[in-house]
Amino acid sequence: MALQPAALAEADTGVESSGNLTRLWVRLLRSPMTLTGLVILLVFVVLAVIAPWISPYDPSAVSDAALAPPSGSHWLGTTQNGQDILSQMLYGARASMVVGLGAAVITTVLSVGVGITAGYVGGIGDELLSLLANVFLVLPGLPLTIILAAYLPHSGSLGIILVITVTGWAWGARVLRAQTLSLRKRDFVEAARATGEKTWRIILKDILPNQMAVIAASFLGTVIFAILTQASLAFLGLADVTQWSWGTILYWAQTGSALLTGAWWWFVPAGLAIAVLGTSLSLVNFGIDEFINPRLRQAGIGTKKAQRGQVSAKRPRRVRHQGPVVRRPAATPFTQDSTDVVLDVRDLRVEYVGESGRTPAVSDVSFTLRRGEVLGIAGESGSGKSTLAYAITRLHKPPAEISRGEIHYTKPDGTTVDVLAMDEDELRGFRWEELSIVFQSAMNALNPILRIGAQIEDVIVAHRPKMDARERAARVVELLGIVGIPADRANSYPHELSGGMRQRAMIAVGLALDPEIIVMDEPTTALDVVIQRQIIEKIMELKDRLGFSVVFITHDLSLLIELSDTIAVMYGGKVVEMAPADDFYRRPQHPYSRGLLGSFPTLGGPKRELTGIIGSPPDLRRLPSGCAFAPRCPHAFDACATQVPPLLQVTGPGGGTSLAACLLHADTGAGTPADPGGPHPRNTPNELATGETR
Ligand SMILES: Nc1ncnc2c1ncn2[C@@H]1O[C@H](COP(=O)(O)OP(=O)(O)OP(=O)(O)O)[C@@H](O)[C@H]1O
Repeated sequence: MALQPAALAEADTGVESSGNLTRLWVRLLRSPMTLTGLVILLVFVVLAVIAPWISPYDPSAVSDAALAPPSGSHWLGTTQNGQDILSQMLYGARASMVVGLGAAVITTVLSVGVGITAGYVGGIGDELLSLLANVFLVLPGLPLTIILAAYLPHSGSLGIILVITVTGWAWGARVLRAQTLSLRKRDFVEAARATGEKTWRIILKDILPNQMAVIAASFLGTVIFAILTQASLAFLGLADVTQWSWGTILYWAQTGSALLTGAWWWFVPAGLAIAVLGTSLSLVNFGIDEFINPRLRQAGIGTKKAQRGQVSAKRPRRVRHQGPVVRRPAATPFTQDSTDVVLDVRDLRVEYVGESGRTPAVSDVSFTLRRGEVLGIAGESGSGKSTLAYAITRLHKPPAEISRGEIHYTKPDGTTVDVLAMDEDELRGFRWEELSIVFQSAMNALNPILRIGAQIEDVIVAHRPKMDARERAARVVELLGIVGIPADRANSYPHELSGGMRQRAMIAVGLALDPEIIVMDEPTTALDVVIQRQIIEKIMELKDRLGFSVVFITHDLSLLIELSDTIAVMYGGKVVEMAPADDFYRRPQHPYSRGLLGSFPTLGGPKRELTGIIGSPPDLRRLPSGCAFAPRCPHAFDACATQVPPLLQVTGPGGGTSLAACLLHADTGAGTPADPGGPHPRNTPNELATGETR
């Protein structure tokens, strides 16, 4: 693949390189709150580490200076045995920090492991792990802590860490499981799965980073909770009171009646140290929220700088882009007599299996997609379009089940593979390398905390692990150029892009591996018409240039007619008409197609009244016998209520060839104009076949 050194050199693809990480750290440290918190924390850690070297006295050594207030020789005063409180505080910091950090690390690892595994894996694994967490959750924490501590009084810090872990992990696991459950269903995770990323990568790159704020809060909360628990247990005499910690200082102060004798210096330093440490952890936590959430980070919410910076005179750095490198030769334009089939779907049936039975969402669907062809799928909501799209990509999930049919994919070298027989590994290769998907809503399908460049690169990493970082970066730049996004936008987060740009980014993800087929499920929904047109023009330009085939789903019939080479109309899970787009528009052969066309404004020409279709789409669980459209059809006759019409070839008098599933054509024989004097009391096939769209 040809690289573009200039573009590569100038564009940062958004992958979190070491330079970027350094920048993130610098940004984190620039927040005054975080900086204050980190400095305080660092001071405590350093004091704890160097305590043996800087303590002026042995913390347990007694002296004659009993209950001496702070002075030059004892900066924090002495206990009633003349022990130096500063030395006890320094040694105590060690025990408190070990307990706090130790308990937080173990508890967080356990919570993250159990919570994320249960939430992501689901099924029996989730049930067992959730049951375990629930058992620990219903145990009353305080009594359990006291009982466990009472049995482990001499185990020192390790005992306390154990107690805190046992009583604390379940809450975090519960929260993280709930978060994972909701993230698992998010479009960007589905999209990552669809691109063939491995489970562990999805967990590490999509699930875990999106929960970092919760994990960090839980970690820091556990540190302070552990220190407080240790202090409380020690204060109650349930810890090893011979080991110096801030808690044992409080215990001895309380036993020595420090409060009653007015020896404030005995208990205030320990209490203050706990409070200050807690505050520093909260400050760090605020900073981490901003650090993790790119929206907060860039908004700098609440900072004066952000308010001042609402208007910036600075112009963004322009990145020169030398134009895309296209690897495919320019495609041969698609023609209706092409026989180069890339996807062949035969008698496909997809059912949703529920307690009340099987719902056939797609029935007996057959079609061929030819190289370079755009197949548009039309139909009202619930007609089975998305179910069909997901089934051909094998991305359908239970309760959807392919119960019948065949799907064959033919590679450019002529080899044909059975898509339904593919195992998981083969599917991973098939999806995105051969067939990719552009999902409906780009905002949901993009990971909010990853830069656009990194998300495109993820797909490449998943499929081309051996490609080196430079080549990958060049490919990202190339793809952005192909879809018309400036290369420096690789560094942007999804929320920083307009809706149109996000959708283009999704198209870039879809194109990342040069697939032969792209399935687009309503790729421009939620975009305004101007942007919609730009995106569609881009897709068509790319299709002509790169030569892929498209399965295009949209509710917008005028758009579909404009873009598609062939249109398949679905009703009640079946294809009821399939025709070249022009024939479909000029000579629709099925009453439902006519109804659909009558519900949309024309693409040009004189104004006409929109008629619509009476009634609602059928309930797929209770499809009427015979033709599913009969109850709404203005041309229905008796046989329509009992006979299921086959999809037959129809040639209209005005020319063109369509397939239509309508008894108005069936009784006349395929390809033959209908007999006007036929058995239809209300209308004639000729009226249908000859009627140009009004
Ligand atoms: N998980 C499910 N369980 C049961 N039935 C389902 C499920 N998902 C979809 N269906 C049913 O399958 C049928 C086809 O749905 P599908 O989403 O494929 O239609 P569609 O034409 O794509 O609709 P839309 O245009 O609104 O997306 C609908 O009747 C729907 O109720």
